[in-house]
Amino acid sequence: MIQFEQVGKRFGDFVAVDNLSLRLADGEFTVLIGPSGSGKSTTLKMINRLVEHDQGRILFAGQEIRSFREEDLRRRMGYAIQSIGLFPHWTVAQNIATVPALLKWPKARVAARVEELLHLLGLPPAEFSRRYPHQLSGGQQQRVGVARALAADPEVLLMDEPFGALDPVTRSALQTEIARIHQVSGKAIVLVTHDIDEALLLADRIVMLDRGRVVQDGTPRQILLEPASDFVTSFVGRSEVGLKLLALDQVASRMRQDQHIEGPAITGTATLREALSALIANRTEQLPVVDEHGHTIGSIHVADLLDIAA
Ligand SMILES: Nc1ncnc2c1ncn2[C@@H]1O[C@H](COP(=O)(O)OP(=O)(O)OP(=O)(O)O)[C@@H](O)[C@H]1O
Repeated sequence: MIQFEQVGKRFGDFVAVDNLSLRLADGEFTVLIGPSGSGKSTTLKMINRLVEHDQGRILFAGQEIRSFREEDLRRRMGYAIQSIGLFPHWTVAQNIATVPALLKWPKARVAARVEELLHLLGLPPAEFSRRYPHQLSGGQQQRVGVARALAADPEVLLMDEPFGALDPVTRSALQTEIARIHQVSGKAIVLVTHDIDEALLLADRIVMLDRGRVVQDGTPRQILLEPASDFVTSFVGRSEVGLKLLALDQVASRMRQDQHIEGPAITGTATLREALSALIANRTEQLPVVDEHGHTIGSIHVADLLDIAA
């Protein structure tokens, strides 16, 4: 879907991106991660030509991105950024409708799409569609930014720290939403963050950058279990690898289906890390596991968590 072939970008004498080769597959959730100044945003912006690369080739759907008209390219790629960039004198509905309106969709189709997206992002239309950006909280503004990026059903969603500067609760709710949107839409998403937990939670694939170069490109499990260098190990947080591995899997994947026990329960969709926490908090070695209706579906034991690195 998107392919970088030995791509480079300089700002004056400074090399921001150096000889980058990457292939991002259809439907894949890719997270670009690395310290400040490592070239993440520059890499992302080269995809929709907000920044022009000056070496190598970038292909989208098999064609060099320079062969597209910029506006055609950008309409096929949703773009959401931390600073949001909503139009202040437009209502929420008008903001979300920006690209559909440019594409001259019929009014009824635009209205239906805006309503659908407001529902999808947990903003009831009756309450929110006529508000202006200054009448929204930061988290609500970010949701509108994501809805706007999704509006014209783009083939790719590019997101630059879309959940930055949010409180942990709102951030976690938006992360869950974007994971769900990815699951139901099957769209390719490229997200920039410097938060390793966000990367591990969302990514099919993590591309870690340092000083404009890829230092590792792999699944969350590979990044945790087979770090390519000390840089990767320390970025991941050396002492927390076990807990981060536990956070990658759900309780249902490890539970004992045949055993039904009594006690405070945990849901099958909780992570194994949450299960460990619940086991400790309840001072027990095993917990019943329930489905979303509260029906017992099995049990999870401390021992089930120990072979997670296998
Ligand atoms: N327009 C520009 N002119 C000059 N230098 C730039 C420009 N844009 C980016 N840079 C430099 O290129 C390097 C990479 O920047 P980039 O924004 O891609 O980093 P980043 O990994 O996204 O960082 P952060 O996490 O801080 O946003 C930085 O050192 C930055 O100062």
